[in-house]
Amino acid sequence: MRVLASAPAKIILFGEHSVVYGKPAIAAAINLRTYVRAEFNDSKRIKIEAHDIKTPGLIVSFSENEIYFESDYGKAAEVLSYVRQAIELVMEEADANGKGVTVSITSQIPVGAGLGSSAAVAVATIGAVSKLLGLELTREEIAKLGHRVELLVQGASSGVDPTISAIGGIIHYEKGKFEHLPFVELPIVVGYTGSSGPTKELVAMVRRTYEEMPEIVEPILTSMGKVVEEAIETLLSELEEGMKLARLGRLMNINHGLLDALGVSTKKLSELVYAARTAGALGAKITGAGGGGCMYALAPEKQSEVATAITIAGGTPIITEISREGLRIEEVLP
Ligand SMILES: Nc1ncnc2c1ncn2[C@@H]1O[C@H](COP(=O)(O)OP(=O)(O)OP(=O)(O)O)[C@@H](O)[C@H]1O
Ligand SMILES: C[C@@](O)(CCO)CC(=O)[O-]
Ligand SMILES: [Mg+2]
Repeated sequence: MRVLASAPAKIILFGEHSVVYGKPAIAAAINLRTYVRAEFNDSKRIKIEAHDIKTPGLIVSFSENEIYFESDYGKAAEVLSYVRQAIELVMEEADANGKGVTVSITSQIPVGAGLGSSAAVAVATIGAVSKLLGLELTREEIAKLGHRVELLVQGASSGVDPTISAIGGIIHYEKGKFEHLPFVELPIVVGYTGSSGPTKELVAMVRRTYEEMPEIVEPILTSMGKVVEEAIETLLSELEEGMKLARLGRLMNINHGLLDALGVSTKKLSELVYAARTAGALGAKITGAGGGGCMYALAPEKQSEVATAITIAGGTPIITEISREGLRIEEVLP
């Protein structure tokens, strides 16, 4: 039997980092996907083929007649830890430890770029392997297992990323619970800096700042929570479309300033954010953990101008759409 599953990337429209401290966030699935194929193999081992990921620590040396490969196995194993934990949790749930399973991954999502590649790979893996093992899990249950994977690997996670990747659409997420917000085709442009920021390290860095200066950081997180509440009200309001987007744009700019205050922006991210605003975006902010990775802009009727401005500022624009669909079982073959 062979199962192919896929799960989408996401953008955090509002509320990254503050969501880890129990504040609300708004997240949307987007049309970039990670595909995971799972099948039984004849060994008693788990085999992972990750086709789109660089394996760190590989050293190649050669003489005239021979090539030598050495690897820092610790680093290589670490990069596969989301997939490994996802498989192990499902094998445990299905009481299937000891079975041979091969998992093969291909992905359209840039890695460590704030677009939820870790959650998408975990959710698609859980989806594919659970189906292979005959476990009937709901999307909510898969989201919860994805959250456990992130907690095991990162040490801290709000769970918003695995939830949006499993569920799809646009959600309001808060303290482990979610509700769908009305689906809207938001005119967004994502700008990729080309560098990555590991979520685990950025969340830990914010935690250290919080512990060092709680009286300063607490009000920043509270303000972020208020910005998100206001954005939820705006999305649910009867405001005319243009006014709605203008208000969301202003709230994005405030959210970006607060994220910058927490120390998760970089020079390149800020350059892309200001380039987008100058080219006519109503708002622009970091999306995801920051420290590199991506920003996004809200740019009705200005998507191509903003994309060009991002390119000129040295970034890579990604014009994408919000995706209604979360985890998808693409194919089940006998
Ligand atoms: N295609 C893939 N195959 C295997 N592992 C992957 C893949 N994509 C992502 N990962 C895992 O996810 C890690 C990156 O996750 P990280 O949380 O740091 O960034 P992100 O999820 O892309 O961004 P963010 O969490 O800010 O949205 C990689 O180092 C790797 O361990
Ligand atoms: C930075 C963070 O808030 C969002 C990453 O997309 C981490 C999390 O919520 O787990
Ligand atoms: Mg992640």
